Amino acid sequence: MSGLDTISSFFDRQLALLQIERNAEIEQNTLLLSNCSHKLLEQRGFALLNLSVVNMQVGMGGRNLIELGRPPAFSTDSILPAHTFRPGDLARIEAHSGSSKTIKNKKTPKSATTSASEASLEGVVYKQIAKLMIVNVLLGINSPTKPADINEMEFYDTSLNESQRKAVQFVLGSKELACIHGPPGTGKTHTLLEIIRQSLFPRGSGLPIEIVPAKKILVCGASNLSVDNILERLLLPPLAGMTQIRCTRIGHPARVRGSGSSLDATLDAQSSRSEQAALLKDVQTEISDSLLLIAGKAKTQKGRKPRGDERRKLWNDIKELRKEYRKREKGVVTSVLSEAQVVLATCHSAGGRVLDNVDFDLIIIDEATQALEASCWIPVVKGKKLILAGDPMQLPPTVLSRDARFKTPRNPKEALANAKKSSSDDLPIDSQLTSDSESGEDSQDETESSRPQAKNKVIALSLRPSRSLSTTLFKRLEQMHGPSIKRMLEVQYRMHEMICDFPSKMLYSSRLRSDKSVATHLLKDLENVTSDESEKSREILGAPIVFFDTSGCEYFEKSNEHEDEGSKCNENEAMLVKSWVDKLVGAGILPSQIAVITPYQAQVTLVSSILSASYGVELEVGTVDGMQGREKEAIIISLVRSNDKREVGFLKDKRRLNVAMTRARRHMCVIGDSSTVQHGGPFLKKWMTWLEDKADVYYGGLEEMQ
Ligand SMILES: Nc1ncnc2c1ncn2[C@@H]1O[C@H](COP(=O)(O)OP(=O)(O)OP(=O)(O)O)[C@@H](O)[C@H]1O
Repeated sequence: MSGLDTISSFFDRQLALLQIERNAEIEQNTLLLSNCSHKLLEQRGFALLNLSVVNMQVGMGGRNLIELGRPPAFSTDSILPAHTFRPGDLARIEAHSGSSKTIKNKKTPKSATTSASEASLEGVVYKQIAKLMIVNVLLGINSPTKPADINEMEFYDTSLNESQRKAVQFVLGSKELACIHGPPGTGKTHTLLEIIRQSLFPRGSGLPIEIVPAKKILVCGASNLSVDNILERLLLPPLAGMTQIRCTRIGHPARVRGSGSSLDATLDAQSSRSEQAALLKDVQTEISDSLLLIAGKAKTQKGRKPRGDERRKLWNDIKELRKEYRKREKGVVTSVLSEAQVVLATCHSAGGRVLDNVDFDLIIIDEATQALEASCWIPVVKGKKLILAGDPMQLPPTVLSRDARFKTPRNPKEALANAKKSSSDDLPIDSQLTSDSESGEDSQDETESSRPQAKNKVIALSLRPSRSLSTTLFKRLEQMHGPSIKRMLEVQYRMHEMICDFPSKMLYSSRLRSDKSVATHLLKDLENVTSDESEKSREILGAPIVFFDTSGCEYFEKSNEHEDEGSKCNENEAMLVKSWVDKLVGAGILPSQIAVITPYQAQVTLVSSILSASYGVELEVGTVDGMQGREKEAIIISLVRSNDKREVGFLKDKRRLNVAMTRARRHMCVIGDSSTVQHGGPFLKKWMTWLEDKADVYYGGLEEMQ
């Protein structure tokens, strides 16, 4: 055979084989469509039953665009079951006992461009509008769909621990909603990064058909800090098997923190580098030139300042140019955003005009337990699936309003009385900045019902108005749908195991474990600490927990009434703080490795004034609330409250205490009056007992410290 004959017979054989394959596929589908019941077709993902027309309009190229949905009249569940319909698939819509069903031709779901025939319509799947599904789940109209089981997954980040891997698999298999509960130092961001990678490029053999790669992800956070933390890590060189993810950061460049590459990823920077940016600049120059002419700072062709009609014409030109500018600017933004695989913004700035009409396959909200529910809804309505990450056992968003907790009035008279009461309440400032409750013991009753709901019940059964703005979406969803919607990360990479012990037992059902890289680390293991220290220094550097109990010392708190109404300070405790800081620094710890935290702003001011002369700004002093999300090698906690009335105020909030006691990596020193503090409820009482038992306990008398 000649060379040409060989090539020709190769292609003939390929064509023949393709034809055989096509016939086999047609045969298989015909058999499936003719032999199977509609129900079975739906179970196999080839049909969707009980649909009806939700909307009809003319789409691109004059084609009919029919939107199909599943109305409550036809089904208790408006969420479509798992199916294989994808945009671009051929599909047929058939009338079927009063409603329509969509069959794969093979294929079809919600919106299809169609060509009509009498008994049925055939067309092409245009897109799946799935946002409604999340909204229904968030409002309790539907329960979340049972997540697909994923067992075989290849992770890009091979360092993930077991609970992080399970969380990634759970999130990927979830259809509308999943929550990641990340206690302190458990690698939430680590986990979210893998979720982003796997959502864009799912990796693993035999992943379920429900796992459709996301094309566009919106990552939001309650603060710029959390968003930039994720951005910085997404911009690092990709892990093996991954390509660099294309990211765009929305928001004012002045608020973007981090390296040059973070700034380069802002929408502003990317827009200015785009090809169309030059055209935009031309229009901008024309506007500036015309404005100079009008202002008489440049000469017209006639060599004088424009007047009358000339001036009016210039203004009209500027108006037109501005219009043109806005149009081109929109074009630039649209083109930059169309390139992005991950868009990052705070929840609030996700509501900006630039993201109008941009749809996302996945919305991720980090620090969701620190965001108001209302601000979470801004990104939520832009996506088909929602991932919330946070820790409901830490502080919720700060709510300033005095009537932060709303009790449903039983009648108009009671409503009026409530309103009057809230306006006459004279709460101290610290307790006005309430994070939901004084006690923190009643976090279970934040919504008016916390019962997990039965499947597919209507809105009236599962959605309850929140009593307080500090009830977060994360918490409300957990209460409404039960713990099955979340996975907890169980290994922490921050604290010595002794420091982790109490919060783990009390707040995380003993499930929070310490990674071996941190479980036994102490101050003495720090590189900057030399080994030839005195015996006293060795004692300090070898202790993970120290407790100065000032009980009986009569170191009473003071109200700093002039500066900050109602805020408390404790001068003797402040002196004890200074003394312990001196000892730590004397033993070789750097001031930048230490932080002092306290619940009261007045104590922050006092301690800062005492320490700043010796240690400057390197040694941080702050409120507990301000330290959330941060860590230091050594933390000193000044509890402040010491009084005869045994009042502990908002120290009671166990979420605030949790934040305080989980900031230290190697050393936590607590200074407080156990005889007052232990009366602040069961949590504080148990903490005091635990400290007595586990810490190196010192009598808090100042003379002992010399
Ligand atoms: N699987 C892991 N293996 C090793 N180290 C890890 C792992 N996961 C997280 N870490 C480490 O734990 C620390 C906290 O991780 P990350 O910043 O992702 O946590 P986070 O939960 O977002 O933090 P925070 O508790 O402050 O909210 C980091 O130093 C990170 O390198």
